[in-house]
Amino acid sequence: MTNKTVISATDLSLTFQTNDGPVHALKDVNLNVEKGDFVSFIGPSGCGKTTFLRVMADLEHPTAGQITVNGVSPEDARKARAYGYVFQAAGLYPWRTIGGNIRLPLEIMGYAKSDQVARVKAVLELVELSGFEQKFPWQLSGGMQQRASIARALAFDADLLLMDEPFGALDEIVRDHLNEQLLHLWKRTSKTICFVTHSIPEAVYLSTRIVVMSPRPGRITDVIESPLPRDRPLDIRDTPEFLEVAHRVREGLRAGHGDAV
Ligand SMILES: Nc1ncnc2c1ncn2[C@@H]1O[C@H](COP(=O)(O)OP(=O)(O)OP(=O)(O)O)[C@@H](O)[C@H]1O
Repeated sequence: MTNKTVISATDLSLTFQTNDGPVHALKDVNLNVEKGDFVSFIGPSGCGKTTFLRVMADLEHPTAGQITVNGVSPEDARKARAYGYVFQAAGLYPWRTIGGNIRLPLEIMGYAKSDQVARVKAVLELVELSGFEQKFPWQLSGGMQQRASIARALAFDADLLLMDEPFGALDEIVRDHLNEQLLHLWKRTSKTICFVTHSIPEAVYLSTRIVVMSPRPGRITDVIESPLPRDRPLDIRDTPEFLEVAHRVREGLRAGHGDAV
């Protein structure tokens, strides 16, 4: 672990006790995420991706092993507002405007009114939603709502973004566009991003590292360092280098799961 390590998990395990017996959602997971990394977690349903993200966010508690976030416990990191969390569904309050939704965590955290106004404006610019502040969520497309939820997670300057399949429900064209925008945002802000996805192309396009997981019990089976440059136009996906990484991810998924994904 270095002073640039944002997430450090050592022999991390989490077993849920259910009526049907124990479920080993995570087993002996070891991983370091460094500052500025874009790490994707990919694996079949039930392999513990969401659980791992929720442990980082202090929404679940490990049953064995250790994890630190910015060098402290997930609880202390949560209290220090070290991360923004983007869920699969945008989860905007329908009775609040887009600006009102983004402002909500700032209001709760007690930011000064003028600071709230400035921050909402800045993050709306970042996700290219300037001019939509006064609209209500239902007046925006699904992709725009998801961008608004990313803006909400960015509003309070957390250096770490935890994103759980944020674009899973969107069509491919919109998803491509949001992937491109997210990469721009990541480069501009130098944030550390942990990103859950089911999509091999999405993982390879976005990530500096791809963590392949397998279920029963949830384990890390491969960590792939991407050789791709950080500047990535969408058509990089047609290059042999890209296809090579995608192939390796697919092989990793097959090896961990025993059949094709
Ligand atoms: N609160 C809970 N109580 C009991 N079991 C749970 C709970 N949360 C998750 N699990 C189980 O833990 C395992 C890992 O779940 P998790 O949601 O982390 O998987 P995932 O890889 O994110 O799946 P998906 O890709 O379908 O979202 C699954 O078998 C799931 O049923």
